[in-house]
Amino acid sequence: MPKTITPRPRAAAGTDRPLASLSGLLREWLPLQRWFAGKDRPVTDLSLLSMSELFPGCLHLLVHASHAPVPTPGGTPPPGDCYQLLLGVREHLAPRLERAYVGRVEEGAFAGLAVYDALQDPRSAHLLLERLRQPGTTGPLHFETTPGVRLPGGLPPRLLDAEQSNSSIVYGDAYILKLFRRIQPGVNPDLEVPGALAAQGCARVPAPVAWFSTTAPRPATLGVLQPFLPDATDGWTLALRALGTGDDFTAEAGELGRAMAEVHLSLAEAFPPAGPGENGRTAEAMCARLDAATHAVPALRPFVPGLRAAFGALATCDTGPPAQRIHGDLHLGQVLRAGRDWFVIDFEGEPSRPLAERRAAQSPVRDVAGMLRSFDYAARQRRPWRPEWARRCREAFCAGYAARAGWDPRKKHALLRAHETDRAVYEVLYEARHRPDWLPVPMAAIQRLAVWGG
Ligand SMILES: Nc1ncnc2c1ncn2[C@@H]1O[C@H](COP(=O)(O)OP(=O)(O)O)[C@@H](O)[C@H]1O
Ligand SMILES: O=P(O)(O)O[C@H]1O[C@H](CO)[C@@H](O[C@H]2O[C@H](CO)[C@@H](O)[C@H](O)[C@H]2O)[C@H](O)[C@H]1O
Repeated sequence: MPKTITPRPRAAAGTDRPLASLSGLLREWLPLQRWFAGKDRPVTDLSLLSMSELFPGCLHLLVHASHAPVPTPGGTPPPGDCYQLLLGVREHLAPRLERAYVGRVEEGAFAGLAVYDALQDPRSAHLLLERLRQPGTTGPLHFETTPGVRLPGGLPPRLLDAEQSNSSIVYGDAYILKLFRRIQPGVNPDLEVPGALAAQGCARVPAPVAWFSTTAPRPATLGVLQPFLPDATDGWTLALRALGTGDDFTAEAGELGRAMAEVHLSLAEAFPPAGPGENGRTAEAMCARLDAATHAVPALRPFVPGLRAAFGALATCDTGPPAQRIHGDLHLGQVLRAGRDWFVIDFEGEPSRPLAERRAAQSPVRDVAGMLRSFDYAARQRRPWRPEWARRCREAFCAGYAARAGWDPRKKHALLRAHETDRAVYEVLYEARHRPDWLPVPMAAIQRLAVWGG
């Protein structure tokens, strides 16, 4: 059983306000973080799963945020999530760390100390790299480097302030460390997959050079260091730039299709496919996800019959490329262009899915669908929106993909449509939870996909 940090709060002397405990402070701070996954449900409890002193004044914590169970069709969602935190604790906080401030603890082991997000402190970020440079163990934490890699010291850290599901620190434009925030037991695919692809000689994916993991309460990957591509721009930025200037993006989209097919071929070599995809079971899973999403976002309700028809058509088609390991959450923000080359990052899969599901073999069409949805997202960022732009990018991407993969996604109409539909349903849920202003983007696709032939 996890140990709860908060002793029952007592009132501060002379006031009705309870004394601030560490868990009380974190309960307020956690839901405000971009990477917090449970924004749509209040946190009912916060318990400590593990805590170790990474270096003096810096604590490594795994905490479990519980939510009240919400019954949904197809099961009750997990009652909470585990998060990784790096907290600085000190008596006085320097003004430069004001933005990182979590609060001052008034009771328990840390009473009287100011607590802050240590990742925003360059000194802690520096010490973290130092720790990664020396393989070994600190309490339940294990630090490892790829054999033969010698990491330089003294690289200046810079915390990325991108809208992310995790937190990343760039060191001297040479390396990037991704700290996973929401932790699930097991090896994280963002370590497993790039490592396996590197072993295949696939140069499209930056290979891990160091990583760290925990054994408590259960084994899990916590962070991965990989080479940083300093002159790279992500596909989303490039696409919006092209849309803004009226530039054509089909050459880039075609090259991206070729690059993605190469990555899929390497993935199939690294993780040999288990057998033909089972479209019937995939369709069932899609229907179950639609039911859960409709429960959470009732605006989907009028479109359910049309969306189900798209999944039904998948259940009856018997052809398709074999299921294999895929990227799992492919979109324009997950591809980087450096010079004329496309690179692919972030193999974690869709963050809200269980790890076992994300590591399972799936149809490569799912990744193709993810990227096609992304062209649609980009085209809808400007008014008037540019369906023609998205259509040309789709064509070019699929043609590039077909040229390398040996099969053409455009000829798998029912498969592609079902995966695009499933992806749009995921996006509706994602936007409702994280960016309600963006909800009309996937909802427009839902409206189109719910009409057969649309
Ligand atoms: N190897 C890399 N080289 C350059 N930039 C990178 C690299 N890896 C990630 N980035 C940048 O960091 C951002 C976040 O990385 P990502 O792995 O997608 O994190 P998250 O899972 O938190 O979304 C990317 O959008 C990209 O701009
Ligand atoms: O944080 P991740 O990159 O792992 O992915 C999550 O966040 C993405 C948004 O940042 C989200 O992508 C959706 O929005 C994109 C534009 O911001 C668009 O290009 C994608 O097509 C669209 O799915 C992604 O779904 C989510 O998993």
